[in-house]
Amino acid sequence: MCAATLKEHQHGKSRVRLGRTWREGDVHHFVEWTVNTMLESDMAHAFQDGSNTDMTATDTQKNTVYYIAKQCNKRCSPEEYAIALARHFVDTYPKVSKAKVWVEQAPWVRSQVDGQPHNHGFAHTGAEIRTVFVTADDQGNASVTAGLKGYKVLKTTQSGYEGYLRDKFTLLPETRERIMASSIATTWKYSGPVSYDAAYAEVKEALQTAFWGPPKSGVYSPSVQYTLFEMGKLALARVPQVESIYLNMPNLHFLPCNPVTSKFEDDVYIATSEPHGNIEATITRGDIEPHCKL
Ligand SMILES: O=c1[nH]c(=O)c2[nH]c(=O)[nH]c2[nH]1
Repeated sequence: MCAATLKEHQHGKSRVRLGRTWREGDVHHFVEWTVNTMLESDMAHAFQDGSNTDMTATDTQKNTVYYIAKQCNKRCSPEEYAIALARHFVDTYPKVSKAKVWVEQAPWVRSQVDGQPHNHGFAHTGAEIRTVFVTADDQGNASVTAGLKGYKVLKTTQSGYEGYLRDKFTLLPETRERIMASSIATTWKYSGPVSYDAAYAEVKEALQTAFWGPPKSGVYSPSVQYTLFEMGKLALARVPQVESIYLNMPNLHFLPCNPVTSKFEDDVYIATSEPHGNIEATITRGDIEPHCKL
C-alpha cells in the first residue's frame, strides 16, 4: 500500500430534526429545528487502526441534540441552544477539541383566528401555493376548481388519537395529548361564478378556523380524519358557491422524545416526515351542520 497521511477528520450527525414546545400557561411557544453536529477529535486511530476507543458515536451526538433541547427549559434562541450543545460536547469529552453545530429553524409563526393570535396554533410561512383548474367546452360550459397546496399548519395541543383497532402489529400508544401537523392540499369546485379572491380567502379562513379552533381554547381533534371533515364542512357552510371540496392531509408526526435521562413532558419531539400518515376525503354538499360553530 502507498504511503498516506490522514489530514483533517471529523464526524457528526446530520439532519436531526426536533420540535420543542415551551408552555407558558395557556400560551405555547414552538420551534422546529434541524440540527447538524460535527466533532473534531483525537480519533486518528479510528481511521488508521480500526479502533473506536473513546469515540463519541454519532448516535450519542443525536441523542444529545434532544437532551440539550430538553435542558433548555426556558424559551431560547437557536443561537443559545447551539452554543449550549457545542459547549456540552467539548466540556464532556476530553478527546473533542472542537464542536461545530448548525441549526436551521423552520418558519413556524403563531397563527391568527378571528384576527386574534392563537394560543397554540402555528402556520408555516411562505410555502403555500394557490391553484386553479378550469375546463371550458364547445357547448359554452365551464368549470372552475380552486385550491391550495403546501399549506403547513400545526397545533401543539388539543389533539389525540385513541380507540383504534389493536392487534399484534399495533405498537402506537393511545393519547389525548399530541402535536398535530399537516401540509394541506385541497381543491374545491365552484357551482357558478363567484368573487374568486374573496371566496379563496373565505375557504382558507374556514379551514384554519376548523383546524385550530377558537384563539384561546382551540378545539379538540380525535383524529386527522375528524378534523379534515370538520374543515371541509365549515368551508361548505361558509361559502355557498363551493359545491364540493377535496382535502388531502398528511399527518406530519412529531413523536414523543425521551432525551436519555429525562422523561417526556410534552416538550421535546422527534420531528419526522418519512414515513407519514396520509388522510384524504372529498366532501360534498348535503344537509350537514358543522359541529364547529365559529
Ligand atoms: O389522526 C390520526 N389518524 C390516523 O389514521 C392515524 N394512524 C396513526 O398511526 N396515527 C393516526 N392519527
